[in-house]
Amino acid sequence: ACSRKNARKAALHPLWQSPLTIPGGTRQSPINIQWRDSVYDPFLKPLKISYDPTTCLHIWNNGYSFLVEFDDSADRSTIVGGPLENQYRLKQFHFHWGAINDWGSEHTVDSKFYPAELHLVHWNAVEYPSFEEAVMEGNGLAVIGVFLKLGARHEGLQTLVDALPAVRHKDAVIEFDDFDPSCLIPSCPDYWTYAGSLTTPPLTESVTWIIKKKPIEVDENQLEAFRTLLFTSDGEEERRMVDNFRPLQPLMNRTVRSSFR
Ligand SMILES: Cc1ccnc(S(N)(=O)=O)n1
Ligand SMILES: [Zn+2]
Repeated sequence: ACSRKNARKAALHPLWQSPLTIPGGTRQSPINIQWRDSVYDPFLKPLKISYDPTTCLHIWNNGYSFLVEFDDSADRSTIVGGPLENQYRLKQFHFHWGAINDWGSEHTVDSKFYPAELHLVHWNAVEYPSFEEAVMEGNGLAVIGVFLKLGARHEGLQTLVDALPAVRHKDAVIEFDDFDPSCLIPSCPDYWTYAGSLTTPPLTESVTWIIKKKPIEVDENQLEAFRTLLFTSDGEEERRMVDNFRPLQPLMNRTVRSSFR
């Protein structure tokens, strides 16, 4: 009984105060992508990304990450094609990163961690009336994952980095407009795709993941800027926002498909 109690306690990850694995979960994220086990699917289409920079609304610190949110009241910033059967609307994007450059991404490739990972979250507005409803459906969401690696300074990311001091604390928000997040997506069309879940609460199994094979390059100063953010609200004892990634989840009965040979 004692060991089972400890095991249960251990399963509550400090960051999310919720079970690390969802009881009964069969399609949880993130996962390790074993390149040689992925299966080329010639029927996968190219992903078509059409973002309108004027739909960008604000940046805010939600206590897990910083997110840039978009006006998703119409089909103005959308993706279609790839593994998707419908058009999906961009709702927000955010990042996950480590305290140091050796880790930080949520997905890994052949067990390699990247220092950070970008998630662009979209919802199926063809079949569902709202993001909140889509979150509960198996084909409700589509998230594009982009790995960040240490290298040259990323000019597009810098406009975001320059705004971070204004959202240092949890619940801080600032207006942010005229930003086109396609500048953060590699031009190489290659991606992996698999059926998974959200990696932060509510952890629902509603995500078609589209993980870009090529990373984008960012420099040390830009990664360090992420690490100056706080999990804590103004006035609370400061806790640096780092290591906001979920541990790897079991692949179970899933195949990762690739859009490339
Ligand atoms: C919108 C949202 C909520 C929770 N988790 C995620 S994530 N990290 O799976 O993209 N996105
Ligand atoms: Zn995420």
